[in-house]
Amino acid sequence: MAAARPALPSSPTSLLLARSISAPDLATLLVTAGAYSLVRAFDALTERRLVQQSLSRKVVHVLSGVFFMASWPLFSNSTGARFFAAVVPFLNCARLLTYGLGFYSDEALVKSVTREGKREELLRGPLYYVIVLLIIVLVFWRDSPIGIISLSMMSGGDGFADIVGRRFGSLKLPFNDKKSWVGSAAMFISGFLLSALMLSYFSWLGYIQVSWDQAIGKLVLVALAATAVECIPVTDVVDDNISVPLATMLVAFLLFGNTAH
Ligand SMILES: C/C(=C\COP(=O)(O)O)CCC[C@H](C)CCC[C@H](C)CCCC(C)C
Ligand SMILES: Nc1ccn([C@@H]2O[C@H](COP(=O)(O)OP(=O)(O)O)[C@@H](O)[C@H]2O)c(=O)n1
Repeated sequence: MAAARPALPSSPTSLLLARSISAPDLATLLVTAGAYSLVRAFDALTERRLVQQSLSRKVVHVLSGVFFMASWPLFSNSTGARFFAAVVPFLNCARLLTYGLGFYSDEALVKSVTREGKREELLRGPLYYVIVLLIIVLVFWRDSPIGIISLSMMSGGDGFADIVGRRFGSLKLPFNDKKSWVGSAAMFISGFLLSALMLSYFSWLGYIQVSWDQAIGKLVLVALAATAVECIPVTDVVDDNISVPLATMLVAFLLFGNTAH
């Protein structure tokens, strides 16, 4: 059952704007602008050396997924709303391909979302990330816990694993010297908490119903599975931005099905 879409503000300007473009177009425009602004903001912070480039990348990694998911209620209740939402990751896919392949240059984008400042990096982690966003919106959208949990694990879990592990992860994993116990713990805790938070958010808005007496235990198992996949040494073969959401989708599907009970 879908909740009533929050009404647009009733000021004359916003009513005029709302009349000139339909609500789904307005949401698409707003969220697309938000994505562009997020990258630009971290470019400015990196440029001014207020944020390290490696931290900038990870914060953009966390915030873009979380803010994108949080924006989903802005889109209408129409059956086609997910396609309007999908325009945002689609445009960012095109952007990453355009600049990653060198057709045009965008130093701001490269500096805020790559490790070493090379445009080719846009075609790996960032591109996989945005493709996964596109798939989650089209396949699962806001009325399935699977997409919500998968996006939470990829953006929040994997993001904080890096942020915390890079800074405090001196004690490495015995089977993967590139990853640490602290980083994996951060992955589990942040992925679990963000998933629970976002499930509450969409449940509160009426898009899903959650039976917390069962959901908490299932969420622990999903977070454990995602953490296990993130820490095994397959990053050279499969990027975390592919392996973590795929593993989460599988386990969440097995445990939750398509409802959050
Ligand atoms: C830096 C990113 C991924 C790299 O991950 P990793 O390899 O370090 O693990 C994220 C790239 C984000 C992309 C440039 C912009 C995506 C925007 C998103 C589709 C919509 C966000 C909207 C919201 C309102 C800010
Ligand atoms: N479980 C983890 C994950 C990352 N990390 C730290 O974060 C750094 C980057 O992690 P990563 O290779 O997963 O980064 P991305 O591939 O997600 O960009 C690692 O080199 C570690 O220093 C960690 O200590 N423990």
